[in-house]
Amino acid sequence: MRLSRYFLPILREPPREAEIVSHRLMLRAGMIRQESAGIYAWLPMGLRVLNKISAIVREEQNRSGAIELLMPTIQSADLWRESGRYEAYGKEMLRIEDRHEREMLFGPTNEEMITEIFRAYVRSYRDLPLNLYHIQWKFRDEVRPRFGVMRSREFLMKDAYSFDLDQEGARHSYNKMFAAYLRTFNRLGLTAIPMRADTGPIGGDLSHEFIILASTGESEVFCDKAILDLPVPPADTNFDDAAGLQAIFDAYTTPYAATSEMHDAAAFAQVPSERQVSARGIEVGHIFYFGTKYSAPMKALVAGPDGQERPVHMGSYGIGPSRLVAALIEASHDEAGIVWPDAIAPFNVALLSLKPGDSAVDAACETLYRALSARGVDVLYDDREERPGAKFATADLIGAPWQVLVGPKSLAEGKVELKRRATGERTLASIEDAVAQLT
Ligand SMILES: Nc1ncnc2c1ncn2[C@@H]1O[C@H](COS(=O)(=O)NC(=O)[C@@H](N)CS)[C@@H](O)[C@H]1O
Repeated sequence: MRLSRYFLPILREPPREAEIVSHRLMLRAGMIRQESAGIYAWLPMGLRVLNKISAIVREEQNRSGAIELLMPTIQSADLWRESGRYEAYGKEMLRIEDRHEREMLFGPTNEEMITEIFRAYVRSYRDLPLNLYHIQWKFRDEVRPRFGVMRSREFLMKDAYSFDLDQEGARHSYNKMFAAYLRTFNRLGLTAIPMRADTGPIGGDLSHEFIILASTGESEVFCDKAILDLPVPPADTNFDDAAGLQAIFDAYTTPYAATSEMHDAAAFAQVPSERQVSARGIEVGHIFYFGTKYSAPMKALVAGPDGQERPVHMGSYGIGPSRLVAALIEASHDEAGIVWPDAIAPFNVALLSLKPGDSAVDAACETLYRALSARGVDVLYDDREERPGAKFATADLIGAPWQVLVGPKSLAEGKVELKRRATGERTLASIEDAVAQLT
């Protein structure tokens, strides 16, 4: 992408309204724009990151055997009356009336709707286990949306829902998602700690939040440092191996880890003091087992091997891709701006022409731009008529993992300069070597 033809509304001044660094940087780097309280437009560069995060979430859901579909954002109130949550959900629910005066709502979550879809088609235990998921916009009328997209009113969520014949099967489904979440956050360059959690309006009696440690996190967390050294389930994890997945769950839930709601100070005191971690964290995922809470009232029944009909055992599993954009910045930035992990960087390379109009520099930039793009590298080519200093500042702000600086002096020696954003390390290389190194 040539920056002179892109749409990247960088802000010169840090925005006053932003209280945390990710909100400040996302506004300054032209990633989002607030349209109303807690409701944002995702500008081109922010959307690139959001889509890359969603792609990794999708890959790991699919690897675990979950099947993607897409449910609507607008739901019927009658559906929520069946589960009894329509009144109970409270003021966070955005209630709408259509032109025929039908009561509708903007979905804050989809347990009722997925249960309705399931019961319409599935009657036999032979069709189980089943995990259906989507990545869809939600609306929760938060009384005090804040911190930009970290706690917004409209936000993107991956929500998966599992269906099993009994609690034992549901436990296996829960553990599949548990392992998939560990893999997902690891691939995003994050260390997410699973913590016993409260079940809240979703319900049920088994729930874990996945928290990443960040000083501006809203959650207060306490954990045994040992949890941070545990291995992440490998790409060839056998998701049909219930015992293997239970072992992963046990390994990650034996060391002490809890949010303040579930904190047991006496138990925490048993952790050797040098391993006690108390910090602030950001909840980036939350998984629940809630048995027949929705399938019983909504009559989502299957016939078991004995021919007896029974309500299915369910769980739901959420990840917040839009919150993750902000969480990643909280976890990875410096005083110059964002430092994107390679896996989800909006552009892998920022190519900076330090003297536009100089024929040798222009030619070298064109060669690099075409060669890298041809190899599938996402390049943002800063071809603007701007001083080098302004280009350095923009590249550092938007956080591409690599910068390639093309200037007349080094070019005269057949070299361009590579800078690794995260470390600041600089090396000189020929154009060919630079292309090889960045591919
Ligand atoms: N207001 C919000 N802004 C941004 N992300 C949010 C917001 N509320 C929740 N999330 C994200 O969505 C994830 C799941 O939300 S949740 O309420 O915990 N779980 C559910 O809604 C269940 N239906 C799981 S499918 C959270 O872990 C968080 O990452």
